[in-house]
Order: sequence, then structure tokens, then C-alpha cells
Amino acid sequence: MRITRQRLQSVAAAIKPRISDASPTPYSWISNATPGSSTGKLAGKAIAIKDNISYTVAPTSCSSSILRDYNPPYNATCVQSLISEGAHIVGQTKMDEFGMGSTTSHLPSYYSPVHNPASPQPNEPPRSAGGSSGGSAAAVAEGSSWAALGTDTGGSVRLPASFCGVVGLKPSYGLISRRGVVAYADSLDCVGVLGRDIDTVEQVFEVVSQPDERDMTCASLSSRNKALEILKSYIPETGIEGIRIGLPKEITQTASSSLLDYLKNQGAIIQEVSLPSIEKALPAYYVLASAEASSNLGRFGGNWFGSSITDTVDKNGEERRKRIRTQGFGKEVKKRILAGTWALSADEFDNTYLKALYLRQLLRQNYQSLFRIPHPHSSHQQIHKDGKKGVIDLILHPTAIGTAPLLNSGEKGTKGSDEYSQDLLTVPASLAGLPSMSVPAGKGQDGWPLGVSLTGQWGMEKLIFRLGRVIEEWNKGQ
Ligand SMILES: NC(=O)C[C@H](N)C(=O)O
Repeated sequence: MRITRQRLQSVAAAIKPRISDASPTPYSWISNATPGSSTGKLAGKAIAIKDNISYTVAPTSCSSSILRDYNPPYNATCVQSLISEGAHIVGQTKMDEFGMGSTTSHLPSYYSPVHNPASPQPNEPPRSAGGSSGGSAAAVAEGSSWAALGTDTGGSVRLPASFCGVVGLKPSYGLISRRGVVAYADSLDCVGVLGRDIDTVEQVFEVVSQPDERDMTCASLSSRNKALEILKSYIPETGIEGIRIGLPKEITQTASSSLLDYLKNQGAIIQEVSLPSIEKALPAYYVLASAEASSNLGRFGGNWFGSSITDTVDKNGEERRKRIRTQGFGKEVKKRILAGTWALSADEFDNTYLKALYLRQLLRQNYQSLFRIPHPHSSHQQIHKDGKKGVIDLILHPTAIGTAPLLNSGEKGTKGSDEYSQDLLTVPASLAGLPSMSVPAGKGQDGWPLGVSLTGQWGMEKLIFRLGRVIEEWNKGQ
């Protein structure tokens, strides 16, 4: 039988029981298909995927009304890789609409926000699972999926991982193909992996981190190999003896002294470093991400998407476009489209967009000046004015400014500009395109999970996993 798009859509319609709208479940769609294959590196493993990653048997809505009935015609490369290795795709997970948010509460009215399952007491008021991949983090934390894919533009995998007490990796920019992933901000978007431990995250990462000639931004095999060779020549094959960890002095270190002592006892060398440009990272991120989003979301104009919204068939094209975009996008998405369009306008371009690009460049140089391990692409190499070389291998700091905020209370950063500040410590690595992983690290005074982030040179995921495992060991004793 020929597989046409219509056929796929009717199959999806038959098997896509959308989750009841009032439920705080992590999922927007749950599969009732039988588990994956019994062979392959991920045989039978239950994996959830964020609702902006194309999977032909389910609607891919990006938690947006405009894509409510969109069924993608092909699998994203990363999903195909999971299926080829025997994984069972258990469902698609809720997210802040188009990835814009940090709480998974920017949702269409027919979804309710995801509740964070890491609650230390059964009757606590619900807290946010973080965002925008809050559904993926909650699915892993509650145990309904073994691992999950998310996407991270400015912290969307790491922040929910920290709030839900799981591991979340945002890989180096370009390591996981984005073919079939709905774009938010192309110069920042990364597919990321969440799991309850580092072994799980590494197993999934190894499967999905492959060159893809159908994604021109996906790193080639030679860049990947070069990064591995560089790592071998700088760092011993095992252990963390002699690994240099930098603590940025601009970030208040909540990492417990017991963790730092534990790392020192294992042979790590810990020192303070300076990342002054980190201060301007948040405004630069929101200018650049919104500018890119305003352009990317232009494609949702009413011709191909949002057809279920329209009752304006008889109106001219402009009316129809306006109506569909007005009804189809939520408030936060509209705000970002307007902000991004403004930043790119002739009057504002130099003063806003170019300034943000400049700040991004400063931040990138700042990171590069700290690392002992060189960037595999020489064009990124920082030549130090003073001729000094960088000395550290990994940077360690808290993932978030606190524990999970209450849901929809208007307090602790769930709404308004306060919500943007949740990303304070995650956007710097995104702007620099560097790998960064959040690992559970103790609890806050309120008993909710805390996470620490490890950031390294481009392509140094293996080193991040290695140090992450030591932190994981320490965390078991907490
Ligand atoms: N997509 C992300 O990484 C989340 C970030 N809070 C944003 O709204 O852009």
C-alpha cells in the first residue's frame, strides 16, 4: 500500500487519543501501540518525545492551537534513530507553546499545566515542572517514560530537569539533527535528552547524536571525531584526577561545600573563574531568540496550518491570515513575535539586534578564554590578548536560581518578566553553543530538587558525563 499523507493522517486520527484536557499529565498524546522491537540498543525502552518533534503517528502541535490538527508527513531524524534502535515511543509531551516559556503553563486553553511530580509531600500545592520541556521532564520523573527527548533553546531541557530532579543534557550545538523539529530560534535550538540517570541519557544521546546530511547545521563526522581526539590528548581516559573545574565568581554558588569537597577528594582541581559577560546574556538571548522566532513563525500564516480555526474561507487572504494568527497563537508567542519584529525593524536594528549579537560574541570569547581544551573549529579559537591560555575543563554552577516555582500563583517567577529570569543561568551556554548538562544535586530548604550544571568545550559531552557521574554518586548520599 502506498503511504500517503492522507493515509498517515487517518491512521493518526484513529489511534491518537488526545489526553483529557483537564488532566495535569505530562502528555499531550499517549500511544496505545505495542512496545518497540526486541532488538537494538534501545530495545523496548519507553521514550517520550516533546510535542515539537515530528512523529508521523501523532499530531505534532507544539502545544499551539495553530498546529492542533497538524500531523507531520515524516519522522524527525532523531525519532527515526530511536525507532531504528527498538525504542517504544510512548507519547508526546506538553510544552510551553513553541518552546516559549519556562513553566509549561503557556498552553492552549484545552490543556492544563503539567504538575511537577517531585513533590516532597503528597499534599503540597502544585509546582511547575519547568519549561519549556516540562512534559518530558515530568514524564521521566514520574517514571512513565524511561527517557525523553526535549528541545533546549535557552534552557528548556536543563531547567525542567533541575526542577523535577532528573538529568537533562543540552548537547553542543549541531550534534543532534534538527530535521523534523519545529524551529523556534535556529541559531540556538538543540534537541536534548532527559533521563533519571546519566547512563540513560548517555545511551540515548549516543543513538541520536549522528551526522545528518539532510540537516545542513548538523555536525559532520570529521568534526565529531576531531573533538574526541582533542579530548583524548588533553584528558586521561578515566577518572576525574586533574580535571579542572571553574566556578564563575559572578554566580552565587549554591553548590554545597560537601559536593566541592567530594570532587576535590576524587582529584578534581577547583578554582574561581570570571565570566563577566554572563551578566548581559539574558537580555541578549531574549532579543536574538525573539528576532529569530518572529521570522520562523511567519510560516504559520493560514495557508497550510491552522485550518481548523478558520471560518473565514470567504475572506481575502490578509483577513484570513490575521484571523488565524490572532486566534492560533497564544499571548506569549504573540508578544515574542512583536518584540522580535521590533528588534529587526530599520529603526531598532543597530541599537538592539546588532548589540545583542555583539554581546553574544563577547560571551563566546569569554568562555573560550577559560577553556584549556581548544575548540575543534579553529575559527572559534580565542587568541588571548595577554598570550595566556585557558586553564579549566568544565564550568560548574547551579542550573536555576531556585527550586520549582508554584504553578500559576504569580509568585516565584511563574508569570511575567520574572519568568524570564528563571533562564538566567541557562542561556549563557546556549548563546555560546556549548554542551551543558543539569544533574540533580541535593534539595532546597523547601525539600524540592536542586540541580547543578556542567558546561564544557564544544563536543566534550563524554567529559561532562564523566564528571556528572561523580556528582550523581555524591547525590545518592544526600
Ligand atoms: N525554549 C527555551 O529554551 C526556553 C526559554 N525559557 C524561552 O522561553 O525561550
